[in-house]
Amino acid sequence: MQAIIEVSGLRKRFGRNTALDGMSFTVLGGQVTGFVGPNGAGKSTTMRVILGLDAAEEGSALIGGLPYARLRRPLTQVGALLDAGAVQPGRTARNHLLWLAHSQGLGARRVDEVLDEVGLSPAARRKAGGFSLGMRQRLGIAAALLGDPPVLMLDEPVNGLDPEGIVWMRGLLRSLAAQGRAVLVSSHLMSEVQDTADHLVVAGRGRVVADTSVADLIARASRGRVTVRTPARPQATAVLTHAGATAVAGDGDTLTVSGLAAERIVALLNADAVPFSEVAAHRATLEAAYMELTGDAVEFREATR
Ligand SMILES: Nc1ncnc2c1ncn2[C@@H]1O[C@H](COP(=O)(O)OP(=O)(O)OP(=O)(O)O)[C@@H](O)[C@H]1O
Repeated sequence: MQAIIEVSGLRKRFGRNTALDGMSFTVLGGQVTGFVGPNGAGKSTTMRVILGLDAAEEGSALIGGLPYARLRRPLTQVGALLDAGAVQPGRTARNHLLWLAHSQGLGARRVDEVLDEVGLSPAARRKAGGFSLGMRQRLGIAAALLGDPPVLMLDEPVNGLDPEGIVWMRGLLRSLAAQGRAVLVSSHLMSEVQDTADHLVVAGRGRVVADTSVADLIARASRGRVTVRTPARPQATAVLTHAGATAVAGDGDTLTVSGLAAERIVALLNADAVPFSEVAAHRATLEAAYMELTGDAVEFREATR
């Protein structure tokens, strides 16, 4: 099966609340795709629709070209971690996985392999009810990996993990993508996915507000803004606006200039002998770029409360 998720024009309402409003994106194999957006953006609902747990009113969600309901032995096609709490507390980790494995014609050897892969072998015979959230996350990942699927979907997988667990999770996701799998990872925090994801799908208000590489998102947010530090702000402003730029006074002796490249600004200031100590192309942080993209969606939610 091809490692790909295709989501197209999903719409879904819960009562008067629009959860999905034309959600569309594609998740390709061989990379980690971060699915980010503020709380309520529709990430979990999208994942539930992809897995056939919720029905959309419009649109389609395909895994390897087929809707979930038409997948044969689904565990071998897609692995998912949605709610790490969803285990029978009285069952041991190993029995939980054995039960899942048997339902899909998989053997005990595979269960022991995945327990090892997620570092749970020492706790394999302990009851899952006594597990920490981090251990439950690992058990959830083990379940997702059981059928060795080409597509993986993980909802907030680092939730509850300690720093060591987070590093482990990042490494695991990267290695799964390196094996050619399509890996979709959601988070409401950009900081949780920015070091792991190759590609970003940014959601807000039930739709995609950006579908981009990490590098392009930073470039887009910082486009055309240059910080100029000068003891002669009025003079610099006059020269630069005359050349067609917009200059806004910032902190101290800085100007934020848009509409001209840094090299051109230097040339213009030099030509008119305007003193300056620094001309720096603005480089937005990924967090700032994310806030800029999703700010509307957050405000919208606050306003409707
Ligand atoms: N079962 C439900 N019943 C009613 N409303 C729901 C239900 N599930 C989701 N919603 C609503 O749909 C919208 C999208 O929610 P969803 O959980 O998909 O967002 P999310 O991006 O995953 O957010 P979070 O990061 O908080 O999980 C929200 O407004 C939410 O309140």
